[in-house]
Amino acid sequence: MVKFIRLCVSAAHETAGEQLMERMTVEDLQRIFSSGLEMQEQTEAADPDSAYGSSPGDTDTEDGGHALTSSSSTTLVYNQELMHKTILVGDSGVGKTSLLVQFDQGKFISGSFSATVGIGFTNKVVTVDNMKVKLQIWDTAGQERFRSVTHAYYRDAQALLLLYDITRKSSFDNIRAWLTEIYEYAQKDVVIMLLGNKSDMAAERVITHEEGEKLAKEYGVPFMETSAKTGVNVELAFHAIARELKHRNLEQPHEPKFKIHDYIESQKQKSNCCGGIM
Ligand SMILES: Nc1nc2c(ncn2[C@@H]2O[C@H](COP(=O)(O)OP(=O)(O)OP(=O)(O)O)[C@@H](O)[C@H]2O)c(=O)[nH]1
Repeated sequence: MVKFIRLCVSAAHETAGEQLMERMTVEDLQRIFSSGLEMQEQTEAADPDSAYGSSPGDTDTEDGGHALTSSSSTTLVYNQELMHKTILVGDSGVGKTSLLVQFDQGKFISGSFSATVGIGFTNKVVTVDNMKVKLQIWDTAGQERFRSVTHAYYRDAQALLLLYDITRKSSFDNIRAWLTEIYEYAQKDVVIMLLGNKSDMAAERVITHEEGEKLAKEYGVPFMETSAKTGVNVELAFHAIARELKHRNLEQPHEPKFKIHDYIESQKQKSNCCGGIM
């Protein structure tokens, strides 16, 4: 079932798609996207679908329900029916769609670059401590002309993955502007994670790991380098987000706070030696 509209156009060639995009106004796109959202609401109870053709087993087809865990003083409840909206943002071409396809389908589609027009989503279930955490992951268009469309989606986002391309300085320099927009349009407590993508392209690297880390530290957000091509750290990024969101929804005043930075560091060390995300 198609639940939203996602259009791709070739950025390299004069295709029918490109001509279509040229004729479309932001208002046209907003109309299309809001009808997509209505469809999403109507189909919430049905099996979700993926914009990127994920396999049925990957999406949230499992039974929901309420999981119980106990602490010494309280019973903590995590509602596995909750859907956590997560958005991928960053300059055009940094690899947002590729990252989502890698996480969703475990593959990398190489070839000519097709810029995303507008926005689309994929539902994924991540298992955290034997509980199902549902992520609705939105892939946005990085091009400036669609910015006003994507801003509208920040408001009810619970997590934002902000990407730059380690081989393109401008995409790194623009991170501050992206963060300014995020702070303006998103909720105050949104989970933000900075990702330096295309880590496989070592020979073309212009932004060091340390530079990425320093910027992330300045803003107090977790950071890692990823490769949508090889899959390095892709699962970890989404798992860390899922774990943080689950903990936030369990949080009790006397519970120790989940520390996403520490979790990422411990998992990086584990995957270096033994593989697998816990
Ligand atoms: N080598 C390498 N190439 C990548 C990686 N991620 C993306 N690419 C390539 O970079 C180009 C842009 O990737 P996309 O995923 O379409 O970028 P995007 O951020 O979604 O772009 P917009 O839709 O315009 O916002 C494509 O040619 C991808 O194949 C990566 O991790 N490694």
